[in-house]
Amino acid sequence: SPTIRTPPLWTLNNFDLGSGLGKGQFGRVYLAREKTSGFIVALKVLNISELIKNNAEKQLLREVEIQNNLRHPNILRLYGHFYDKKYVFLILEYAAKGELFRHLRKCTRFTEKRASKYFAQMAGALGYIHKKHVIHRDIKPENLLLDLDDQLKIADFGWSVHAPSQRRKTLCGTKDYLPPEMVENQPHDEKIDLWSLGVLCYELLTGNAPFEESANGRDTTYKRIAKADFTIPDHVSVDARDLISSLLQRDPNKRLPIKNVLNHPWILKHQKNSNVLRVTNRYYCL
Ligand SMILES: COCCOc1ccc2cc1OCC(=O)N(C)CCCNCc1c[nH]c3ncnc(c13)N2
Repeated sequence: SPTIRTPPLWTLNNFDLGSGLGKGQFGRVYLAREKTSGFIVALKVLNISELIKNNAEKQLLREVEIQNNLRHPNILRLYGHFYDKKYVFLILEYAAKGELFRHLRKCTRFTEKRASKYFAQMAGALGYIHKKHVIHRDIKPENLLLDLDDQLKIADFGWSVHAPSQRRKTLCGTKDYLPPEMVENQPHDEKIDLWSLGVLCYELLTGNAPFEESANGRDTTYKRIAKADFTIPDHVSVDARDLISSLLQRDPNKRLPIKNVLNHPWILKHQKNSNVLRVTNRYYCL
């Protein structure tokens, strides 16, 4: 009979807890070491009463089910999970350079070469999950992490669903990345991730989101999103401008399909000389 590998039943006693890595909507993330192997992981600790209060337990179960089946170099691995009376624990791959967001804020904006590298890794991961009919629905810099080799890792699949979906996403956190069809609560499919990819590209190159929640409040942001009303600063190259505009299309069917994103001139021109052995991943701000 085949030896069925039964996964170990993890408990908190299997881990030495390290420093906190940040606080999310339902819990904190800690650095942790598995005692017998010495393997370093990130442990996300979610408060069960918080999850229930926010009616988020189903969403978490979907997240675990989805992320359990994803294997991609730019998707943060979920190795396992366990729970006790009060908490659910997610055993995750550790991304040593933390949130992409912090590096972006430190540099104000990335060079086109650096931005296109992260963007291409993001597009590769999206192409992979779309083939599995999974849509992410929550792409934003704070959910994107960097590992020691400066590889991008998508962290939070909290909002991912199987396409197509009508589920109303309770508007928590930034609205900047919402596409028109979600602002107008229309049915949506994986093309919403293409819009968010356009917003991400804009933000990596300029340091701001194209429909930034301006001082005069949320509804102007929605109006500007609904009209796809944005301007691209002059310092952005023609190729990057073309790519952003082909993703920030009101009509989801007009957005550049993910396979064309990956062979867009802006991606290819920066990739060709990156095949040379990359000696260091150290980056300096502009
Ligand atoms: C339902 O939950 C699904 C899984 O969501 C996450 C898994 C792992 C995460 C973050 C996740 O969600 C977002 C979140 O909690 N924050 C924005 C606060 C903490 C930021 N992490 C910082 C961090 C630094 N090095 C890391 N290596 C691995 N994972 C990390 C981090 N964070």
